[in-house]
Amino acid sequence: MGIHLPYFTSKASQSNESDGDSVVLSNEHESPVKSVKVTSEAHEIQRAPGSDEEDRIQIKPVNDEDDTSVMITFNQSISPFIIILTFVASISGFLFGYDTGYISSALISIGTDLDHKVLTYGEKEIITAATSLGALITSIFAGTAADIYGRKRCLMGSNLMFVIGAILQVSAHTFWQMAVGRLIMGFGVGIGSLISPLFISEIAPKMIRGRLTVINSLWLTGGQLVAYGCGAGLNHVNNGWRILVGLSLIPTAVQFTCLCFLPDTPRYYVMRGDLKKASEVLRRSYTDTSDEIIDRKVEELVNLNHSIPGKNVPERVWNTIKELHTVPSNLRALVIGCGLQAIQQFTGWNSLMYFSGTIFETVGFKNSSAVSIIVSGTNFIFTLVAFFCIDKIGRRTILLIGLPGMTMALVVCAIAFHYLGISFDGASAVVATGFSSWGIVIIIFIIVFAAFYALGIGTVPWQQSELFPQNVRGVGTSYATATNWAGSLVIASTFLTMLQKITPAGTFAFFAGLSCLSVVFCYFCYPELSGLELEEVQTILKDGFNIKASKALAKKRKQQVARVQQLKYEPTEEIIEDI
Ligand SMILES: O[C@H]1[C@H](O)[C@@H](O)[C@H](O)[C@@H](O)[C@H]1O
Repeated sequence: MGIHLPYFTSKASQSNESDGDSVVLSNEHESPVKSVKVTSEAHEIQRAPGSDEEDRIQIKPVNDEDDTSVMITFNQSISPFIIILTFVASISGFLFGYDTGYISSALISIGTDLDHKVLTYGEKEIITAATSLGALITSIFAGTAADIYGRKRCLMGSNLMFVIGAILQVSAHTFWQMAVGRLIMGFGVGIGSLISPLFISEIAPKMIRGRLTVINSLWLTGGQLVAYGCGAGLNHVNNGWRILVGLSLIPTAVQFTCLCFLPDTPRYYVMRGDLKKASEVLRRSYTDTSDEIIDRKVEELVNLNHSIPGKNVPERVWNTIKELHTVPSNLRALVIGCGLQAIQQFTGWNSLMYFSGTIFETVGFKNSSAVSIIVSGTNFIFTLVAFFCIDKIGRRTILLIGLPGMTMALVVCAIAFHYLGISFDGASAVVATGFSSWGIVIIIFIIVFAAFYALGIGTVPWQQSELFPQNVRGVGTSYATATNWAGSLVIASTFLTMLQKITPAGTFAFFAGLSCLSVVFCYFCYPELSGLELEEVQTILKDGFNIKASKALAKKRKQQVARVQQLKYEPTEEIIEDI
């Protein structure tokens, strides 16, 4: 017997997003208020034969913004307004990528431009790590600042820091001015790395929210690729590195200018009590939606806004932090969120991002920047692959493919470095054997490493928001983002020293060891979250990591999605009469 879908006529639209992967059935031509959300229980419901309720789909109660947003987001084509907002916000992703990416080539081409001498490895590390340090500092506060001053203003503040940081660097003739410039630029990067995905998730329709998060990662890796491309192009230009830094001012200026004309997110306006503005933005975002639905949405946002008690902002922040640590499912979410971000950084990818120019030069390549382009291009392409796989194959599965692949590639690199025989002479490395086939092996396996990294651990941790319920999401993701930057900082400030102290072979073997341990962590602690409702994620994490149960549930959800997809072609007149 076919399933009768109340309010369902001709078309089922399906959402399979990272933030819950719920299935939404909607009527293209009816008012959205009549739409229903199909849940797992919908298919498990016990029905009395012959009952009126037979085969009716249960409508799940709404208790989370992502669920409530179903009320107004399905049935909507994406409006140009949402596209513009997403585009403008993700410029921060691009800047994150560009600013962390250009340093690799800049370190090579700076030569003796600072203090009239070649930079030592220690100085290179400080210049590189300054951005990560700046980003770490601001990412800790950015979540709270966004609640107080607004997402838009925070992004504009980050633009200001990008400008100050870039000007200081472009005009730098001393090592310290360069380092301070990088630090201030890092302040901007930290804010952008947290706010941009947050902004996007708050304005995006539910059905494309998960994918839009990966799009931010695509901009990020794209920004790194562009930085490498420009770096290679400017390699032999006198003071080319200054132009490279100066170019970052273009996207910053574009973002700042656009933000002057754009609003903040509806959620922020609700937090500020400006309900008129909130509904205005919603109306512009969902042009097909009736005023009644917009009002209901605003009402829902108001209710959610009161979910954490507290008379003022500091009290509410404190209560949120308490809730994050004392509720077991939140704590597990925190372990996973921070754990994945730590793995992303401590398996060493960014040492390649920041120092690949130096590494490839060490191995004996003349145009090392060009080789770096291939590495960051691989990162970009495989982020695109992740975009298509993340919901279909599942986050856990791609992680458990990616991490062992990375381990294998790192082991091969360690062996190759061992046979290459590098010794260090002051600030530069000397290859005992000259350029040899071991150098080629290293480059090939660094590319393999990049592919496995981007497919899994490079992308999945940024899906962090799905781990946390709405009330602790801001602070939870702030912790996770800060972990990311702390890891980045440690890697940026120790990598070259590690190369010198424990040799490149030892360094890569060390990363391989951590990568291997990460497989164990993910195997035992990271449940499969694809296709799960947000509340289901909380249920899964309630009394353990429940890997088995999550896998079974994810499988079931996939089957249900497939069934609903089939229904797309099965609406009958009988169903239409039901409405
Ligand atoms: O997800 C991103 C991406 O993988 C970048 O390539 C990397 O440089 C960042 O640190 C990371 O957060």
